[in-house]
Amino acid sequence: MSGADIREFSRPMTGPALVPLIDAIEAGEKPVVAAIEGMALGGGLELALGCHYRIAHSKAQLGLPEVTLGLIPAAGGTQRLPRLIGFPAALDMIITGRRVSAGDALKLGIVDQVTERNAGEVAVAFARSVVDCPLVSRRLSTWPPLCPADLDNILQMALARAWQRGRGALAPVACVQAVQAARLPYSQGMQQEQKLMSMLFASPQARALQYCFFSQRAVGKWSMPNGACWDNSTARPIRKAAVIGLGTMGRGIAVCLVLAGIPVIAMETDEKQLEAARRVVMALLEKEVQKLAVGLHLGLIHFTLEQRYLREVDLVIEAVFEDLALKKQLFAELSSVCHPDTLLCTNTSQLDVDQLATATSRPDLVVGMHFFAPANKIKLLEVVFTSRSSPEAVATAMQLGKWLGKVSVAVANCPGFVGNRMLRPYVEQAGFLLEEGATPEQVDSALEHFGLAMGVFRMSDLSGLDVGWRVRKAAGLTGPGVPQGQLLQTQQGYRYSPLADLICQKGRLGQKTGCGWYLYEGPGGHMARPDPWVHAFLEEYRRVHGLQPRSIGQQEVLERCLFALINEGFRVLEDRIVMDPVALDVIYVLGYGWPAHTGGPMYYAGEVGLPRVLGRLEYYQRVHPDIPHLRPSALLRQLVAKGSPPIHKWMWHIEEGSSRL
Ligand SMILES: CC/C=C/CC(=O)SCCNC(=O)CCNC(=O)[C@H](O)C(C)(C)COP(=O)(O)OP(=O)(O)OC[C@H]1O[C@@H](n2cnc3c(N)ncnc32)[C@H](O)[C@@H]1OP(=O)(O)O
Repeated sequence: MSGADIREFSRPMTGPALVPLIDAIEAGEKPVVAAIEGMALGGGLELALGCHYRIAHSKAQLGLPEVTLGLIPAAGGTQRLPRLIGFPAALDMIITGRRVSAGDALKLGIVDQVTERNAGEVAVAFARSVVDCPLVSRRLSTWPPLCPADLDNILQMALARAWQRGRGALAPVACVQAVQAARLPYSQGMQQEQKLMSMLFASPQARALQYCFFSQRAVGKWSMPNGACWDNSTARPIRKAAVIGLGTMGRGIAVCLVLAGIPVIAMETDEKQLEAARRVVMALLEKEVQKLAVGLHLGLIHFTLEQRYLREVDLVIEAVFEDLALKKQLFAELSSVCHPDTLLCTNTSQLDVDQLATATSRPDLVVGMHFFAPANKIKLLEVVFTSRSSPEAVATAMQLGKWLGKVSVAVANCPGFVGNRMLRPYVEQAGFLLEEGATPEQVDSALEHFGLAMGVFRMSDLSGLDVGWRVRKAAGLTGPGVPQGQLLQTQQGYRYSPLADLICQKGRLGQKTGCGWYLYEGPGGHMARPDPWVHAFLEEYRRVHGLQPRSIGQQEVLERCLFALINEGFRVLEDRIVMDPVALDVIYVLGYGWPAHTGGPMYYAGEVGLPRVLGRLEYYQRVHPDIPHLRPSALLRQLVAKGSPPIHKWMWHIEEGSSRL
């Protein structure tokens, strides 16, 4: 039982209320044994906690994931679980919403027995054996709370953790408050649980998180403009895969494949690089084996410099340096080395997948598989199809993503695909804000206060400033021979901030060099500190260019950065790069640290109100007519003109034939 039907939360509930039902079971004189197979989640686990005994199959999983839906476990979960397993363990499960295996549940004391056999049959036998035992000691609600001496301290630390994890989310904090009430008599604790649940149940955050839950499943039902879709296309089995290029991304991808049980050929062209990759990959895998306590066949991965091994694989993922000429040459080589049916995938984050496909003899079998760093941790995968990708190739990449535990989103090929395309105007605005008087830490703090996992400058330092620099050079925006504009810099007729280029020219490439927009403990350091050098550099830049710095408030930072990103999202929809706005929200929540409790950028735009987003973009465009990304998109204007329909109706308003494909 995986808990409540989440769809019911937005309509009147039917059926008996769960709390009195669980209380009645617990208070009954007949022993009730919960037999748990598969999942016992949310209300499912709460029901089991109301039973007198719990027997779980060894493959069962148990958890209280309500926090991920913006709620708390409010059918007694916050009161019974701390009584059963103690406050620290209950807080951990309830605040994170994580699932535990049957084995761990036994260790924690949640279940009484774990079996390899049919849990129902074992539970019946167990019930017969306890039929004469008194039930008094089996009713969790009557247990006195297990209050350790340092409970106040434990609760304080849990609250701090909830704030930190939540980044403005209400539910994790409410979870701690509800568990805290388990030190009271049960009936009082339940009152507090119900009060907190009522506050959350109708909250916009809960609605947004439930939207995220369904969006992450909806993107699995992908479709392409040619009518191919998830239920009319068949994925091929992947019996063996290859990863070519074992830098940071390639190593992470190889780890993902091995963890999913897929044999991997891991290839490099340089012996030194191959050995370095072998060490890192094996260390990562051994760590995972220990963490997951699973038997993993480390022999699944074969490191090599030789292309001949590529003949055996069903799919190749290329992860070499982001250089179009290099990748084209590699794709041409793969075409002749690999079996004619082998799928050729690229992990490029923004290069033209169509051009790579054209370099091969099988453009229909070429797709992008854009993983996000660290590839073995981030759950998002952009599957990029070109106008020539076959439905089978897309289905296979989508299916492989699922197999690797990712949420895969099918997107059409365009510069930057979805995520990085929407990121560009956001990063660009941040640069302009620095020119106008802000500091990196002011911009970042506004964005982090909003709930983003990391502000734009901290994120750029982490990714490496040279990544964007290379892209701008390739686009002809900077580099030798590119004329520098007057006063406010302009390139290709529009305002352009060269600040990031100037920082790179100083050798400040972010965390890896120990300095970028911030200062770090040393190369590879993680602790960002404001850097007086950057402040002086910005002041000098403004002085040279005659820019009068002004005080820039949090609201302007958010509106300029976030609304510019959202505006590009509307353009992505106009171009039909994706078939549904939920895809953009999934990409941003899972891949870019956008706060899930706001639903994602497009859902957030709907909540703020499309007329407001439009109005503020129009205002900023009047102030900055030389910034095209602030010009409101046609779709946004059209939606506002139509009375701002709900997000699931947006695509109805896109004119037929506007697809770029
Ligand atoms: C008033 C009492 C209140 C009690 C509080 C609660 O119980 S809140 C609900 C707590 N439970 C959860 O949050 C569980 C959510 N579900 C999952 O974690 C997973 O779906 C699963 C159960 C682990 C199964 O995962 P799997 O990968 O096998 O399948 P999908 O996730 O793809 O799901 C299949 C389809 O089922 C739909 N679905 C799943 N859970 C729910 C749910 N609780 N309510 C409604 N619908 C649910 C899901 O949307 C998929 O539907 P499709 O139409 O096929 O996309």
